[in-house]
Amino acid sequence: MDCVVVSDDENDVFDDLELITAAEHFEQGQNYSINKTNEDNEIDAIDLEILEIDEEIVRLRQKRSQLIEQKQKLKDSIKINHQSTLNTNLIDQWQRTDFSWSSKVEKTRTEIFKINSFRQWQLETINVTLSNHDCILIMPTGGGKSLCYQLPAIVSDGITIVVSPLLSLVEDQVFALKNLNIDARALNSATPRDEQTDIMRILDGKDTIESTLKILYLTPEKIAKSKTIMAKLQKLYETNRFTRLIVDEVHCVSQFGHDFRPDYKYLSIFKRQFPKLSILGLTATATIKVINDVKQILKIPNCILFRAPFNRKNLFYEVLHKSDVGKDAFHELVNCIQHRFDQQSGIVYCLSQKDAEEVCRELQRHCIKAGCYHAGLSALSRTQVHSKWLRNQLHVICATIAFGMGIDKPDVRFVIHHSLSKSIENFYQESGRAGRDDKQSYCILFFRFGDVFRLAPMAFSDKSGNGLKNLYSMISYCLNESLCRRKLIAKYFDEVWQSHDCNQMCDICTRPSTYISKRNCREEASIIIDYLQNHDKQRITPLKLVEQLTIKTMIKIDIQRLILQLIIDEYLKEDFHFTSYTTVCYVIPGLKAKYVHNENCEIILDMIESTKKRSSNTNKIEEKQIVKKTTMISALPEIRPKLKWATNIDLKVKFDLSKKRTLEYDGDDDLHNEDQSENTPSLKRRSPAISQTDEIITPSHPSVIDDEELDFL
Ligand SMILES: Nc1ncnc2c1ncn2[C@@H]1O[C@H](COP(=O)(O)OP(=O)(O)OP(=O)(O)O)[C@@H](O)[C@H]1O
Repeated sequence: MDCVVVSDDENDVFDDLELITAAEHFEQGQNYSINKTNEDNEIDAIDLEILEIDEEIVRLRQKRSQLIEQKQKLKDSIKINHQSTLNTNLIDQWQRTDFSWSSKVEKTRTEIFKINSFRQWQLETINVTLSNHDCILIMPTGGGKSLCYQLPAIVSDGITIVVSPLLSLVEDQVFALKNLNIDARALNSATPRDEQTDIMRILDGKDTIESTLKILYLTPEKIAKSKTIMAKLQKLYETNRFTRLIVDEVHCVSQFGHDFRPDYKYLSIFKRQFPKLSILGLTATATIKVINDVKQILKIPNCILFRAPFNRKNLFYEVLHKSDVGKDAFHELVNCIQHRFDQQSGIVYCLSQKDAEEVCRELQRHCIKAGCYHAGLSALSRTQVHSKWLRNQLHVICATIAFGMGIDKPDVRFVIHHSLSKSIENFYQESGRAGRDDKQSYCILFFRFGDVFRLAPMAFSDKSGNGLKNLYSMISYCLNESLCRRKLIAKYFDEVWQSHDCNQMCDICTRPSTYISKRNCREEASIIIDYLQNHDKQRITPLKLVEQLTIKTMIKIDIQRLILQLIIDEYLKEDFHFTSYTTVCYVIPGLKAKYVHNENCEIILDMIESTKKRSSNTNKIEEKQIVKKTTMISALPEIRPKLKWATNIDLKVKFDLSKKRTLEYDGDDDLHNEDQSENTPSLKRRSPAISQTDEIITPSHPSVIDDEELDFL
């Protein structure tokens, strides 16, 4: 028996009846025409108006939530500014050089650390710390946070305890401090037993010889899970030898942080147990919300907050087009290194171990002294490559992100991302390894459409649930051609940004503005969506979509960019399919696909002048020329600003005001290379030098990744 659902609405009932009648006639092979009266026409018009109102309501709702979000951000930045004002007042107080310890601080800086002057907030933090006040320092990666606790540790009596989550980083720190003749040690699951016994005796104060131990690194897990350690720290405190507690990566304390680590919460016990102990928290990334939470958890409500600007002024940011053709992509990279960074020290980050090896071979083939570094290599090979690079016997390291935190070579002149990172946060951290000596250095990202869909399945499977959102932020950074790159990064970190802050240190700000013109691409967008809707029985990957589509008014590269932007703005959607071995990424119409047919919907693209004229008859040769031109230009710094992408797109979707471009940090997975609890022997056995990687093994198909490879995430 057929079942017909009858609408509650009287008008709809008539519509339903009419449709049923029409359908019956149709089944009988008869033509049935619905005779429309004036009233019917009026109803149609009203329906249309209702539809438009519905759309307007959706738009206004989106606008409302966007404004709320914007308002919150402004409130946060007011708070940050307020803090900065407070800090300004504090500067005079903490910048002084007439404290009882000041001459010792000066001497230690120059004689032991061989550093000529302090960077912003270093002296202030050191003075606050030595005054036994609680303090939180937010300073960008490579900013010099370590000095802020290492120097006070040396000039103070007793032992400074540093809680740090990364074994490999701790190892590097201990190694570096020992080279400076400072007694620093680490107590974690990788510490040999006799060393552990030694440390315990020192903490107990039982050593007959006076201990020289100044800095002891512990992992949060060690503190949270070992009662013995807490007992020893109690003893240390009672005998007035517990100088202070340093909490590295302090944002991990907060569950609003991107790297919330439950064991960090245990640190809340310190102020209760050891009320006179001062705490110094260090982080490169933390919003005001996270900081407030941290203050509350660590019970340091009156701590002094110093926030150094995230902006690394000596780093030049740029995005270059990467060819779809493998050998051309290598050629562009080789060209870039040979012409711009000949004999200079740098890192090339690659998406997979295989990519890193291929890139390395290619550079070597062109007589560039390159070495390869990834987690698939033995610890010995990695150490050899690293130390050759440190001694400048190798110029370039081709690496996966296994070559991560703790890389502290001052003269890294360039960091090239041969594929996009999985988030802005990762990109910022990785590129931040350039220019630690404050000299001008370059952070270049080679971007291409295909790489997005190699990363997307992994982002989709990301445990945090924010993987795709983070990836889209990264794509927005790459697609952007009109907003200052540093401004985008600033937005990500909720930083207040002044237009002159960039100081012509990104590709966008060095390019003439006349280069860009605007165009409404709604029609092209609707062609893409119509094409997909007609393809609904047959799944299509984004790469195939670009291959099959012909849009007379656009060249291939523009179509690629448009597709990416439509995905970010939810006009299109990625559709992931799991098979036993792979995750395949298809593309389908998204939530907002229907709006592209509304003539009020505007999808404004920035077009680079040179490509604006090339409209209908774009052919492959022409595109190839553009790619070649890109390569050449990328090799010449003085004309480099003129072009990287054939088309310059800054989508301003007037109709859709809810662009999901909020840049959000999803955390650095390297942090999870931690000292696991006592109950994880398999991890314990792992060499601390080996990072748990976030690497990808190159898939056989660009948008297909084996499930087993996901184990590496
Ligand atoms: N005042 C200074 N002048 C010159 N170099 C400095 C100064 N302070 C620190 N450095 C150097 O800057 C480099 C980065 O310092 P450090 O490793 O402490 O950075 P960080 O803020 O801890 O970065 P990350 O978050 O990446 O660990 C080191 O080589 C350090 O010796």
